[in-house]
Amino acid sequence: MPNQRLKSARRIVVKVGSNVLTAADGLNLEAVEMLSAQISTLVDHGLEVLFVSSGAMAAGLRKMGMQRRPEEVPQRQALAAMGQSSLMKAYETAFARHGKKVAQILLTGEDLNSRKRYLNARNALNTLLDWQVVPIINENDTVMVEEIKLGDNDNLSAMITLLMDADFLINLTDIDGLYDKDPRRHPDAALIPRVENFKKSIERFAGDIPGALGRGGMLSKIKAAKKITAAGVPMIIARGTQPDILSRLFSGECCGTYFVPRAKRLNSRKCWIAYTLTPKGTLQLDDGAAEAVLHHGKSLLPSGIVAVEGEFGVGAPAALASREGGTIGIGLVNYSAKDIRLIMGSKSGQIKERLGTKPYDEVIHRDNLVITEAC
Ligand SMILES: Nc1ncnc2c1ncn2[C@@H]1O[C@H](COP(=O)(O)OP(=O)(O)O)[C@@H](O)[C@H]1O
Ligand SMILES: N[C@@H](CCC(=O)OP(=O)(O)O)C(=O)O
Repeated sequence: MPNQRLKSARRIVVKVGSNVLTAADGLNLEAVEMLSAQISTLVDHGLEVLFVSSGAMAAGLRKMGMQRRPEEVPQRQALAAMGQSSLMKAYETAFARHGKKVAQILLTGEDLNSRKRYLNARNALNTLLDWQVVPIINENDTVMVEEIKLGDNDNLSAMITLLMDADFLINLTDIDGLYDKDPRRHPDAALIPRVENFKKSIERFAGDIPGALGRGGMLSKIKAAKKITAAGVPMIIARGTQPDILSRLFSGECCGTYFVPRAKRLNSRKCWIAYTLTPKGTLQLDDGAAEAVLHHGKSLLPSGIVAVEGEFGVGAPAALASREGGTIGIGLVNYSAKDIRLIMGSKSGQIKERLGTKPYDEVIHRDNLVITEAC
């Protein structure tokens, strides 16, 4: 039961989307008040809460008197920069009423891809939690260009959950949860209360078009749930505009869609490899190698590799693909793409012959390899 998991949680992530935070005439201060009060109550009960809040662009739009999100990226960035300060000011005031201090954390994909910056962010966040300060996290929209963007705050909240070893992710949006089809287009859509044994087919339920101010839509929430549950952490999608939604979730009174986690929890380094890093290329495996890594927990040896796609250096993340073409995992390589092409198909004993040196037997050691096929 989700409320049992919530009751035993020590640290949680709460994400709130733009739609919840937007009123016709600007930032929805009532929602800001409501969320700040509810999160403060949880902190007073001894829970550590990391808060991922959208709403910067929405707040900026209203400040400029614009009706809809502009298409041009620099304009969006400018709006987010304007709105982020209003958003933080509103939270600071609202949390202060409950005796809580807040901190602003703005992150990019690059920050989480670099192990060093990732660990720096974790240390800072842990310190804030020790001090009982509420970290309010958003994507750093001002520098958001394709190569470094996280995509949306659904994804960011999933990454924060894994980065911080949180026990639960609550995703608050403007709808009761996941429906079996897009309720905006299908009035007969039915709410799905529980998703167990995550299947890719549930992605078909979701429209990928977000609300007027959101970025990811329901599809990005499902993708976040997939990452989280594969790493062994539960997630709930619920309507953030309901009064007392957080305490109602904790008491089991409601509601939303509960994504049941896989039984085994991945350690945080493996989560980082699997769900934070972006693969720089792909290693195509033969059937024997796919079987060995998938079902027997083995390292990947050069003999089982039949093709290499992409160019990457030593230590880079590479996806593993089976003969059927599907991605089955991801790992950090001990050899560059160029060297793997020279040694693929050969026995470990032949590596020195081919490269003149043999620092490792394995192309990817099992400690640096995560199977994602089941997700
Ligand atoms: N299958 C579905 N179930 C629920 N909502 C859906 C579905 N498909 C599309 N949606 C839409 O997704 C919206 C929520 O996504 P989004 O606008 O990105 O919210 P947020 O701003 O909270 O992140 C809902 O308002 C809903 O209209
Ligand atoms: N960083 C953006 C939010 C982007 C985003 O993911 O929005 P949403 O889909 O509403 O959670 C902002 O603060 O406006």
